[in-house]
Amino acid sequence: MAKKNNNKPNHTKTKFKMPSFKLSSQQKLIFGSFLAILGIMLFVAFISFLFTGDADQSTITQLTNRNVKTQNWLSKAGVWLSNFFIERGFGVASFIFAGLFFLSGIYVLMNLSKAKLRKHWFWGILIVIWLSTLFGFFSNTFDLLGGTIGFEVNSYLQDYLGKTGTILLLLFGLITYLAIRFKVTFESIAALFKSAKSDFKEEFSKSNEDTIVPVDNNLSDEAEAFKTAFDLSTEKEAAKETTTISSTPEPKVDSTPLEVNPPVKSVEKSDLEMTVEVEEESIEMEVEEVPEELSETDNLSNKLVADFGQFDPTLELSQFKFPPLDLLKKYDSEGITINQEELEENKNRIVDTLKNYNIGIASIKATIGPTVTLYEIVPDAGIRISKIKNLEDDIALSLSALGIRIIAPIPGKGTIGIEVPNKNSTIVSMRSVIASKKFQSSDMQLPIALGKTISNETFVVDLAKMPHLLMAGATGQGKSVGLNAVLTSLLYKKHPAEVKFILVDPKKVELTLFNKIERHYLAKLPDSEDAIITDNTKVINTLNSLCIEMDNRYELLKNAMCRNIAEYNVKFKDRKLNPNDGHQYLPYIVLVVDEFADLIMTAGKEVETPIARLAQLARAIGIHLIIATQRPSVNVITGIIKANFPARIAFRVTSKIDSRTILDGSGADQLIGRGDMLYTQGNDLIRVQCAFVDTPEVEKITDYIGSQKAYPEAYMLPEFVGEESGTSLDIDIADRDKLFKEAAIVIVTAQQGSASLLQRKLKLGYNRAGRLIDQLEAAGIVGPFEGSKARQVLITDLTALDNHLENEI
Ligand SMILES: Nc1ncnc2c1ncn2[C@@H]1O[C@H](COP(=O)(O)OP(=O)(O)OP(=O)(O)O)[C@@H](O)[C@H]1O
Repeated sequence: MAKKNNNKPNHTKTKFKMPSFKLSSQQKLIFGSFLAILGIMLFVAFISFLFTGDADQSTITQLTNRNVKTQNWLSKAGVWLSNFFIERGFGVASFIFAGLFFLSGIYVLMNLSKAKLRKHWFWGILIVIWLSTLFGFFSNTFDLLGGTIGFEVNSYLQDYLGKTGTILLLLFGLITYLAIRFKVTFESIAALFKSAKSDFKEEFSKSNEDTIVPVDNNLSDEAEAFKTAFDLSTEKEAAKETTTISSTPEPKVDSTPLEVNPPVKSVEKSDLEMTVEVEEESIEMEVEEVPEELSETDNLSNKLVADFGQFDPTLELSQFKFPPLDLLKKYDSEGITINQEELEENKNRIVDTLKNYNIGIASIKATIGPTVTLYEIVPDAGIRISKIKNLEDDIALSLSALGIRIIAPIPGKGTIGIEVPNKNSTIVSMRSVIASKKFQSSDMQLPIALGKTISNETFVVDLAKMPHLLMAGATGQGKSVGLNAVLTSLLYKKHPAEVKFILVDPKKVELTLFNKIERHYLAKLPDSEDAIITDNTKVINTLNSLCIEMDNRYELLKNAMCRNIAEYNVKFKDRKLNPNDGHQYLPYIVLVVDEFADLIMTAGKEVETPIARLAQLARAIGIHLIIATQRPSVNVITGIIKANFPARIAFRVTSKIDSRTILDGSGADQLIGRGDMLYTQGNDLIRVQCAFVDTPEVEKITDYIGSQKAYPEAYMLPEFVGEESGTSLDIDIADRDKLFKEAAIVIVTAQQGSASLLQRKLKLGYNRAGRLIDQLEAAGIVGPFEGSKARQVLITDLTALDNHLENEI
């Protein structure tokens, strides 16, 4: 064995240089059928030549003459081919070429192993040479039997070896061929004789069969047939007979890499050339069948992708049509109209007010937005910024306008901004932002077209990057419209397979329209009837269920060695994750709570804890929260919630305190309402006019989606057993899962209390595996839940488990 290993690398090196031609399917069909037909033509021509060869003899020199008639069934081509192969070539042994060409065609057509085909050609050509030499021995002149080559080789050999020498050389060639090709050994020949003798004496006993040595799984079919005839020996007898023929290698032992039961015999330093030859063969196979350096899973997934293409999560609803733009309304007041007078007036007032306080202005520039115009001023040198900032109210008074905001300085610009509302604000329609290039061509994971900025640019953000959004604003300032804009954006961009919504609507009326798309886009608890949650107790269950979903997803990501949902889904699409191990395409889940204050007031900590947990951990696994509230007071938006919601939207609020709660600064109290909002993702405040989407528009969109083919049911969240229905520790022994014992054995044997282990070993879904873990916890077999770590196993071995379970009853 050691010898074999030593030899291998050298041969592999030389073999790697083999050129490999990759043909397309069409090319294979063409090339393969050409070879097969060429084989048939050769065969027909040769057969015909045997009968018509003499008659066509005279035509050979005149084949280019069209008028010359030939007898061969393939006419002149047949005459020429037969003359070339049989007469001038190898004689009747040339029939083997016909076979080889035909075989090559079949191999190419059926895409069989090229290594095997090379082997057939190698041995085929050797046989042709050997046969033609053998036949040439018996022919005196250029005879059909051996052809010119057979005759010439013979006369050459006979000049040096004489007739006897030539015959012996041919015999040696035959022995060598049999030994290498059919793994014939001296022992097997001896055994053949012995068995023949035994046969003769009718003493053949069953014991002989038992001792047949299985030589090799790697033999070719012909070799297999040959082997059965020879392999009737007993191991004992074979061992006794030590070989004296130096040319016979021991192929059983050292030539076959895939050997299952190597015989006990020691390896002899037999004919080196032969060892090399045989090893070359086996290495060829390896080179063919182990493509480059891909791992086993890559290999399999590449094959799956090649066979079936990438996994397409949208396949089940492949006919799904995204809502068309026409469903959204166009507004007359759209498009900014510059009122030059208003601009001039405002500019003068700003300049005058500042002059009253001795603040000179070097330059002023206006940027007109849909609802607000930004005047950027560069004050004279030496003016303190804080001085201008303090004049906010005075400027507002002089402009007699609501919603003036001073940004001093504008980050990154070196100017001071004064935002003044336009007298006639324009509506930013949902249609205009959805139709914008920025939204349409965005490659964000969860793109949301929120509206337009002060410089009239479409403002698109990625919810996946936020990763959670807090929305606040006094009543009637545009929160519900904002939420609808968020949901509409996602409906226009994401397939039902890619995103699911959990809608919590304590106001009971705001989100009801989305009921129509329940089986497309909504997720709900298994036992609940309505997908849109209006009952506060159900919210608690849903949030806890979402936490279970989060844990399950983390487990999946961990097993798949992915850092986030995007990587995981790419891997799943590439078929690198096996659905039998519980893997599945994971849609994003967006939880929308329309009135968070109401929830906190009624459920308090029970809601806050899971929300905070989700907000802290859920970003990587594709669960995103959007929470809206009318009352951005500190007891609603607590520190822990604020800390985990870096992205915030503030519509107009009534007090500076509220503004500070939501934005950590003032500003929201100076907005003008009706969708005027400030957006922050941790640092800068961006003033945006929220896109307006009316209820009839949302209705049209949900109708359009709802009328299409849907999934059989809404996306099911994991079951959560709430407090009121008993904790998991109260599980009755009689209610245990049928697989409880098996699960206990798996967990105790592996000493690892994880649901995913049960999923894998017992081939279960998440829910059932999760329930089993709960039951195991109730039975005292595993410890309590420990976050992302596996639970502790409290039973050390199977005997202890048996005792434990017996004592229970
Ligand atoms: N982006 C917008 N563009 C133009 N008008 C808007 C916009 N957003 C809201 N409005 C106007 O403000 C009204 C109230 O908006 P909305 O219902 O969203 O308020 P809300 O903050 O959800 O109030 P509540 O908290 O009472 O539900 C809308 O009917 C609409 O007329």
